[in-house]
Amino acid sequence: MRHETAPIEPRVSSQSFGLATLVKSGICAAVGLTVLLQFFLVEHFNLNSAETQARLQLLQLSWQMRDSLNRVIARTIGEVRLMSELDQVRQARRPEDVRPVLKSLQNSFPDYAWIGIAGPDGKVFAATDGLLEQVDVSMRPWFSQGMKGLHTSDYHPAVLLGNLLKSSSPEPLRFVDVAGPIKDENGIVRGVLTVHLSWDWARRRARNLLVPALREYGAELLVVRDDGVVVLGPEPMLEKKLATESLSRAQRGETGSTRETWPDGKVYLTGYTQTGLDGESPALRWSVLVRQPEEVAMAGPHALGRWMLVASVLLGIALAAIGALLVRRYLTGPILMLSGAIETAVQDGAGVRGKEIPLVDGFHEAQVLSHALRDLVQREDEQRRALEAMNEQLESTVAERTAELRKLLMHDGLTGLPNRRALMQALPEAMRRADRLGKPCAVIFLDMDGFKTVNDTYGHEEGDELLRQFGARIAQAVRKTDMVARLAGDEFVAILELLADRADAEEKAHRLLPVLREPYVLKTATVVVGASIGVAVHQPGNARDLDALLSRADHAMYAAKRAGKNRLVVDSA
Ligand SMILES: Nc1nc2c(ncn2[C@@H]2O[C@H](COP(=O)(O)OP(=O)(O)OP(=O)(O)O)[C@@H](O)[C@H]2O)c(=O)[nH]1
Repeated sequence: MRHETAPIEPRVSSQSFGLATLVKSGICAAVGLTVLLQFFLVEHFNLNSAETQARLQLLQLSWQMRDSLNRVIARTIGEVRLMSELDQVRQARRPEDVRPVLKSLQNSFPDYAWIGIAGPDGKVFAATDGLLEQVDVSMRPWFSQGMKGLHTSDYHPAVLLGNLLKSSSPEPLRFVDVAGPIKDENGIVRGVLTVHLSWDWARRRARNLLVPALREYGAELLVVRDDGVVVLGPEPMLEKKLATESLSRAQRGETGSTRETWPDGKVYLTGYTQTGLDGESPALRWSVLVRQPEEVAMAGPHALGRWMLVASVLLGIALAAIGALLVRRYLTGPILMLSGAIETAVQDGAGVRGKEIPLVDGFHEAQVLSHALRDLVQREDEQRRALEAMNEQLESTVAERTAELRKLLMHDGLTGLPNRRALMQALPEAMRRADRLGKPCAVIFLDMDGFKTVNDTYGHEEGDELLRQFGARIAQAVRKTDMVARLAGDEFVAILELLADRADAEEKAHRLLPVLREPYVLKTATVVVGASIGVAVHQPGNARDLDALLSRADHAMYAAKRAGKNRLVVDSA
């Protein structure tokens, strides 16, 4: 039996999330959160540490520059003090007595641009290379202050020496002067010894400190005079006033580093410190600032952060893709294969057989699911087969019962012979066969003679037995293919077929008379009865009138009765 199966209706919304999508989203979300967290942590610590590192480096540079400045000034002060106490200087009567000493000092430090001795009258007595000798310097601060004691003149342009000295660098001549009094043995001031220190040494030192790598990364070194004027630094700022927070701090004697916006509007990391704090007297107070644009100083860490972000995003995408592949391979793939196999089998309409459920090799749970599903479907398959077998059994039982019922309906219950209904079905077929084969058929109408007497004498049971034996004798006396039916009571009809002619019908009917006349052995008695027989013949080609044929046989039988019973009358039609 074939089960028609309705097509599977979609049971889930097309908008519902697939497992793979869910897992992909989960991985992306997890990776995204990790990336963000990592990004913020790295940015925070990386930038903080990088900034600290950069500021420390700038501060160290400012210290190095400060120490250099301090060292040179201290050395110059020391040498002025030493020279002014030399007998050769104190007791010199002629310039040439002292020039070699001055020259020797200049040779020890080439940045001593000019060394001179001025007399108490304010005129240069002796000087290196004889420059400015006899020139009145009484108005120069180094002279007036030097007469009083050790003095340092801060950064200033060359006034008298500008045209006399040749600078080895393209930068303008700038000096720092150190001067001290020359006293005789009585302590009376006999003149002033001065050293004009070329600013080139500071410029050179700054260049040496700012190695090319640092300059490339925008680091700049500034030395600012106590009045806020930049005496060393980038060209545009040179000899201009500066005002920054770092400068204010340095001028207050603080040292450290800061991040601040400079007058050019840019943000710089700045290391700051001040010279002249180490007790040397008279000290020059210079603020040393080393700055670096914040965007340059932090470019590396920012780039690292960006690369980490890009790398993390790429890693996230790769992880999500790998996750999706694994999910498809080991999770959704097997599940889709299972559901696809079931839907295909169901849509085929033949039901799902256990063998049609594939055993998937995905993750453990999917394998367990496929095994369980196969077992389930196999059991369902077996149950359906059992149900189909039961159905077939039931149908055959019903068919048997129906056949039996039809046989209730078509047979006489007492004799087992076909009944009137069966006769009325069989007779038209016999008439058609007669027409088709060209052989006449006949209806033999038999009515028992004297049956009532048997009934009345021996009872109905014996009457029934007589009816059974009477019917059986008629059936045995005709061909097996000829039909014998009981109409009602003691009336029987036989249909004789394939007759040669009317005479053949009469002859065959006639043979019944002696057969039926034989004694019948009942339970309690043996009786003899006869039969009145009426014969009607259907000739091939005649009208097939069923009722008329039966009626003619019936009339013939009655005619036989009237004629004295136990005889045969053939209808003449
Ligand atoms: N035992 C028995 N009797 C039946 C049955 N059907 C009808 N009869 C009886 O059969 C009898 C038929 O009556 P008739 O044919 O007139 O009686 P008969 O003695 O044969 O009369 P004739 O045909 O003139 O010879 C009646 O007494 C019915 O009661 C049956 O199935 N069993």
